[in-house]
This record gives sequence, C-alpha cells and structure tokens, in this order.
Amino acid sequence: MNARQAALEIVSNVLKNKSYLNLESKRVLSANWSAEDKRFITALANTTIENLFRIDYVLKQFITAKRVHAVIMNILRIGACQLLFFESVPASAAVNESVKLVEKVGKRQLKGFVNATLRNLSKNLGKISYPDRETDLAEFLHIFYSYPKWLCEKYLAEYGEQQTEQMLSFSNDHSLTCVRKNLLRDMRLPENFSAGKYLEDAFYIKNASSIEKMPLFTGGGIAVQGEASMLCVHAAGIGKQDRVLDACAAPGGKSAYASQFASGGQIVSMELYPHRAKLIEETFERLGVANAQILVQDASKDICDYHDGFDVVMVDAPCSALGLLYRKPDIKILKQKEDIPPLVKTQRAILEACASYVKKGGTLLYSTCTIDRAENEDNMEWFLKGHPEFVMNEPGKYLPEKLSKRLHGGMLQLFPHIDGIDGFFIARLKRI
Ligand SMILES: C[S@@+](CC[C@H](N)C(=O)[O-])C[C@H]1O[C@@H](n2cnc3c(N)ncnc32)[C@H](O)[C@@H]1O
Repeated sequence: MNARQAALEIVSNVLKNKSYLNLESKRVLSANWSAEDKRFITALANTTIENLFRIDYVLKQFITAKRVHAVIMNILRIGACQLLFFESVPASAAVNESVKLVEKVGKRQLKGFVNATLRNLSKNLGKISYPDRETDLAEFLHIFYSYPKWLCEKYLAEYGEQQTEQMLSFSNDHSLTCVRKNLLRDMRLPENFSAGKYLEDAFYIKNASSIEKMPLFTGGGIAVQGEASMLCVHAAGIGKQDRVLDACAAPGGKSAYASQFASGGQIVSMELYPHRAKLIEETFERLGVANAQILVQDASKDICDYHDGFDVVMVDAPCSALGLLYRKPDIKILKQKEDIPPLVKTQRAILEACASYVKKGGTLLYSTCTIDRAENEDNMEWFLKGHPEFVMNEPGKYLPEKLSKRLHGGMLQLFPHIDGIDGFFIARLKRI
C-alpha cells in the first residue's frame, strides 16, 4: 500500500462507516510508515475531510457522469484535494497517482474517466465558481469553508457575518499537540517542548506522530490534554482537602488533573459506559492517580447517598463538540442539527441530578467543548431559574488575566479563532 492508498482507505472508511478520523488514521498509520509518509497521509486525509463540501462542489463542475461509484468519488476527492490545497504536489502527480489508485481498487475501466476529470480540473483551477455570497451568504460559507449549512445559518444568526466568517476560516497548526505535565510523576520534559499559551504545566509538541509510544507518555510523565480542558479544572477552584465528583469523567483527563489539586481529598469519577470507564482506569494507572474512585453510573439518575456530599461537582457534559471542529474535521460531517435537542435534554437531566450533590457553599462547574448557546448559556439560564439555591460565581480569580477579561455574565465561551485553544464553555455556580 502506498501513502495515497492509505489516505484513500482512511477517507473511505470515515465516509462509509461514519467512523472517527483519528481512530481510522491511528489504525492505518500503525503499519510501518516513514515519518514523512505519516505526515503526508495525515495531511491528505485530514484536508480532504476538512474541505469535503467544497471539494464536492468543485468536482461537480467537472464530473460528466450521472452517477459515480463511491470509491471512485473518493479517489476524485483526494485527487482534487491535492490540486486545490497541496502546493507542494505537482498537478501531474496528483492526477497520475489518482489514476493509479483506480487500477489498485480494481476499476481499471474507469481510469480514463478519473484522468479526464482531474486533468480538466487542473487546467481550469482559475475558473472554479463558488455560490454567490450576496445571494445566499450561508450557502457561500457552507461551501467555501466547508462547514454544514445548518451551522453556518446558526452562527450567522447568533454571531453575525464578521465573527462567523472568522470562526469558519480559522485554521490552526495541525502539527502541534498539547500535553499536560503530570505532577504526580516526576519526569523531566525534553527542551524542545514549547510552553503553553496560558498554563505553566501545558506544553506543545511538534510533529509527534505517536505520542502514546513515547516513554514519557507510557511512564505517565504527560497526559494528552488541551489547555481549554485544563482551564475547566482551574475554574473549579478545587481545594487540597476537597471531595470532588466528576460526573461525566471518561477518559479521565479532568479527574486526573483534579486529583493534583485535591491531593489530600478524594475524587469520584462517574461514567455511564463501562467500556469508557475502563479508559479512566487506564488513565489513572498510567498517571499514578491514587485518590480517586471510578463509578459506572448514569449521572442523570439521583443517588441519595451523594446528597450534600461534595465540595465540587464537575459536569463536563456530553455535547455537540462544535468547539473542536477546527481540529477534528470529521465532526463537521458527522454532526447533525437534530443531534442537539437530545443533548440539551441529557445535559439538563445531568445538571438536575448533580445539583443536589453539591454541599452548601460548594461549587458546581459546568463545562462543554462546544460553541452553542442552547447547550451553554441557555442551559445555565434554565438551571438558575429552577435552582434559586445556586448563583453564578464567576471564576475570574482562577483563570489567566487575559481570559478572565472575557467572562460574560460570569461565564466564559472560548473560541479557537480568538483564544487559540479549543472552544470550551465554562460556568461556575455556587450553592448558597
Ligand atoms: C465530554 S466527555 C468527558 C470528558 C472528560 N471529562 C475528560 O476530561 O476526560 C463526556 C463523557 O460523559 C459520558 N456520559 C454521557 N452520558 C452520561 C451520563 N448520563 N452519565 C454519565 N456519563 C455520561 C460520555 O460517555 C463521555 O465519556
């Protein structure tokens, strides 16, 4: 298998099976590839998925057939992706290598079709047309930035044209991975890790293709965790002796970080799915978390024994993950508008049950990794209406100054294009 075939396999599986891009990439890249091949495969598969709506729109202008077989369409997609977005790949290579793929998938009779389509595209790159932004702005944004149309419409309504375009056009350096230095293990970090944007114990690694195999990772010296996720734990303001409930805990990133703050206290990590609870177990073992207990349990169901039982309750709710779209492009394709109302229902049910576990004077920390008013601000408004025993308690003193200035109504919505990190939402409530 060559690099383009590997990218084709990843793209085909994501689109056909609706599987996650990172899991497909991990599986395909586990074979013995050179570092250069790994980078090319990852870039080609990611860029194709990231720009799928645009690529399909462009291809439509050059495809002459009425129907195109799925695998041939995917070959055209990764070929067009190279022509449109890979300056380092000569057009002839993008076309010829795509034609070779047609033979490899056993459809040699379609070599001429793929050759003609891509050659025609490569000769007419300057003549590609896009939807007219004056006639239908949402349609233009949907195609040009390759985001679902429903999301473009939603963001236009909520944030206006300028901010929506900034959000959709933002792209970060995909080669950087954020890790957290785990203070529960005393391991030295290499000099080439660069400093975090906001937190002392956050670091960025460049071009690390298999962090999970690094001795520093296997030995528990680091956890792969973004700064926005770490900031949620900071915002909770956890004390040394605190008893903390992490109601939606898998794979255990926030629980493990919380255990550093509550070094003399205790963490209870709750998770609905047993297979995901196993991930928490692995995280704790690797990172040396000793003061935590794992519980497989539906956080929306009341547990009488927990009433008034915790200084801090963290609800890092299951959500639409729209704050990760800029670095997890498959979510753009997999996420549907219809997914949101059931999520809001679950989030509210979890908040409802967990509210009673907070001690008087204690903290309820609500967070999501999404940019969606229904799942964030609206949920907080709904919760406070039904729970006069809680007030908003802004977490400014626990956050870096630059971010505490951005609190709005006591809540913080992070944006990748403004803050350079994942689009998390953080709200801190106090039980009075
Ligand atoms: C956003 S993730 C949590 C990430 C985690 N806090 C971390 O930082 O590593 C949400 C988790 O909630 C779990 N979940 C979904 N519904 C739940 C429920 N009703 N009760 C408990 N956990 C639930 C999901 O399986 C998922 O593992």
